[in-house]
Amino acid sequence: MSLFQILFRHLKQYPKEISGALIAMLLSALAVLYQPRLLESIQKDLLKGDTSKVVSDSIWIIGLGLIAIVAGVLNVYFAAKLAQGVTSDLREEVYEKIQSFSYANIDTFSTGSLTTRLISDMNQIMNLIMSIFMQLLRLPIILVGSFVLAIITIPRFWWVTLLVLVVLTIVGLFILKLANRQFEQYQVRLDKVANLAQENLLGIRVVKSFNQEDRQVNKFSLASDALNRLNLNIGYLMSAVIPAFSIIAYIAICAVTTMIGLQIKLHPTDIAVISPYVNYILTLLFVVWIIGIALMNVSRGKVSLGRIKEILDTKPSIIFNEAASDDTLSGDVEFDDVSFTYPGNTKPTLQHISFNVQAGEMIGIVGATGSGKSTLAQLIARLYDPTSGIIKIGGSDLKEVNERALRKSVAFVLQKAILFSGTIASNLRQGKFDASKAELERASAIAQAFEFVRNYQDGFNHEVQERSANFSGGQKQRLSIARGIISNSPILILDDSTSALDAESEKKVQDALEHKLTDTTTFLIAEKIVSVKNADRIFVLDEGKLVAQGTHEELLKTSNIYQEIFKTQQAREKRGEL
Ligand SMILES: Nc1ncnc2c1ncn2[C@@H]1O[C@H](COP(=O)(O)OP(=O)(O)OP(=O)(O)O)[C@@H](O)[C@H]1O
Repeated sequence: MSLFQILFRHLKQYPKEISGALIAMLLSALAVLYQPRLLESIQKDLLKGDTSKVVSDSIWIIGLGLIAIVAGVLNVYFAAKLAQGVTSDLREEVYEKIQSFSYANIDTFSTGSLTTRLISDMNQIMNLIMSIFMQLLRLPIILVGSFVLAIITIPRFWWVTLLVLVVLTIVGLFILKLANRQFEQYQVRLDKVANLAQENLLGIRVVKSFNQEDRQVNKFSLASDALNRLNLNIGYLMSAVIPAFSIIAYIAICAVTTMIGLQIKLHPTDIAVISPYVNYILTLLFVVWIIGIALMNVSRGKVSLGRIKEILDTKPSIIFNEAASDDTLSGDVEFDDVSFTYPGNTKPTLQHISFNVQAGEMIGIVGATGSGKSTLAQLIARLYDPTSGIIKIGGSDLKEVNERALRKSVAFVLQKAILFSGTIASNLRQGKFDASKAELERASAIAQAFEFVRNYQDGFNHEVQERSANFSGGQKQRLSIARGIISNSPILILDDSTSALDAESEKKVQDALEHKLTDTTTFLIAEKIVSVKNADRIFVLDEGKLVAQGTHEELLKTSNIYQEIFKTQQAREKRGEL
């Protein structure tokens, strides 16, 4: 898809706005161009002593001025409506596309870059559309019109008019080149200020707890001052443009006036053309400059459109088989010689993993940090595809299943508990959109969340603020476990999801999972062995390999690595470190 097609597909949805903007733009351009012609006619009539048309011509000049104003306002109205509509449609299209991305796609772009593209690049595209429909078609008409009319006004000095246009264009291009370089730097420095502000505000608790306010303020001030200096430089450059252009224009005007003065006896009516000529030359001056600014917007908009195109052209790295049935799969999970390497990494994170898990089993997964536990869990939910090997759920190869079937079958509670602004109920219902009150209560009881939810006067309707700032780490974890449980999926994965719970609550959650979700295949990933001691089987991962599996008792006898981890953890527990 070309850059033009990206815009055209959305632009064609707005025929009324496009025609409105174009007609208004044409009207305002013609009105502006025709005014000096009328002025010239009045002056010529006055010189001849003919006053019959002065009043009507004057009324026409004012009328054209009014038409230009109304057409200008209508042009802005239609262009703004068009630009906002198209940008908003495009933003939704891009947002929808991002939703179809796999984890691997998002890793490739980074979330920061996707956010900038959705906001800042979209603004540039909005400016581009505004520029096209307010300026780019109007300006060439005025440019050519004022140039031709200036020549028609005094044909024998055509070469002066041409010279003015050439010099203005050269000076304009030179200044634009300087400005473009500054604008590129401006965008980079603006990104830096925005990133610093975002990083600082998101990590405000860390900043405060480590008493880093002064350091952060200094860092921010440096970036902000640099942006300010560049802004001032751009300001100085821009403030020099109009005086520089004026000098060029006035040199030409003075030259023409002097030459007319010298030959006034030969051409007495030339006195009437001075004022329209001045008018056209000044119009030429402004038009050349505004064309420069519009072109700058176009080149910036083109860069942004390119960045949006990258998103739209990206194929989701995981494609589901939508033709397959969307019935819920059963809870059997099979890994057959599965290996996985993250995109961009050279070293594999998982190597030759094979296992069979029966529906209803509770599997604990332990291993040192970085051994690949979370990665293994993400493969079960098909957040990534394995580099080699086959993963089956309910007997079906994951590459052959329907996405809805998979999402219904696997509930994933992430390591980092994330809630969305809304209410507790709206968050839990992300797991099951039509969950009844009884289902909310059951899931939150299993996750040990019901106790604190019940204490709120508004219960499940209690507000979740932005970034769930009004909940503790443990409360957030309990609610996200409840969100995972509520869907009653045959497979439930808890990725270190009880780490912020006290030992007693953690035990209660595990007991409830064991006794109340007996039909559910549960994968419990944990740092501490005690957290998975009661699992039917425990998988031990070491540097991406499945080095042992069995019950707690079996592993204590058969696996050296397991014994080692267990002993180290017991010693740390005694020292109060765990
Ligand atoms: N998105 C990613 N891109 C590249 N490498 C990654 C990515 N996520 C994880 N890794 C790497 O893969 C390895 C395994 O990570 P993983 O999160 O699966 O380990 P883990 O056993 O769950 O660790 P922890 O117990 O600390 O959560 C690590 O070396 C990590 O750096």
